[in-house]
Amino acid sequence: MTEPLLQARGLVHRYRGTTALDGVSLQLRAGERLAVVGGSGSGKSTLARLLLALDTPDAGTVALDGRPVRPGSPRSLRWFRRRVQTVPQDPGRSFNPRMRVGQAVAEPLACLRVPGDHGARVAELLVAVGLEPDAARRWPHEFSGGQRQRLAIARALAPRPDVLVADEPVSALDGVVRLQVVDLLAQLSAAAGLALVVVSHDLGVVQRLCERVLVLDAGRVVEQGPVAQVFTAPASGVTAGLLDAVPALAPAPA
Ligand SMILES: Nc1ncnc2c1ncn2[C@@H]1O[C@H](COP(=O)(O)OP(=O)(O)OP(=O)(O)O)[C@@H](O)[C@H]1O
Repeated sequence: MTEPLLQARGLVHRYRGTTALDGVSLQLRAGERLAVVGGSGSGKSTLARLLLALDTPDAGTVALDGRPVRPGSPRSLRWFRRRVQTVPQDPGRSFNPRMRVGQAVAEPLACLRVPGDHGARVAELLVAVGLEPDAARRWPHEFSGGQRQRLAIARALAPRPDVLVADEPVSALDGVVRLQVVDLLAQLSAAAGLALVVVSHDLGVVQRLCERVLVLDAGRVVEQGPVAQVFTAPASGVTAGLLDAVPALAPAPA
């Protein structure tokens, strides 16, 4: 077995009176695609924020390649941000309207002081996400929601991360565009050996994109395993309830 790339151990997180996470552990291997599902308020977003080192747990640790992530200045987290990136939920709000697309996509390269030709890297990224290289000269408002999410993915990939953690990355997109962006994430992950942690309430997205799923309920992991297995024979009533809400995915009655 290879060592886990990203590992969480015993994560606890409280917001004043509420315990949002209550001892969550997970392991992610290089190139693996893990979904996090659960009902509203089960702790999915809190877990994503801790995995991204955007919040500090009250107990437990997050480690990348065995190195613990400690809260600290942006500078002290630079090593982590280069390797663990995120894609926002709402592509409409994630770009500065006064910044040209090329500069926006290159932003992490500048912030994280990644050496090299940033212009060339941006052109390469734009092509990789299915846009024209000359998109770099345009403004965010000139793009559709789906195209803006492609731009957000390009920006996240700029520093060549090993992991993307995305909280509902396609929930703001509709129908065909949603599936196109899901397929783009799957293709980029396979091509670059990029690991994904995807929070999604859409079990169709989970089924299409991820190989393993972790189910949260009231801040605890109630089940985890291969998507095909968990979705056809859920071990937890919580998972069965989530599946029942999506008739097309529900396991056949015995
Ligand atoms: N900033 C906050 N202040 C206080 N309580 C919070 C805060 N953020 C989340 N919580 C609470 O923590 C718990 C977990 O919230 P979280 O957003 O992680 O769940 P979630 O599974 O992502 O929910 P949803 O699917 O509705 O987005 C909930 O009870 C929520 O009300």
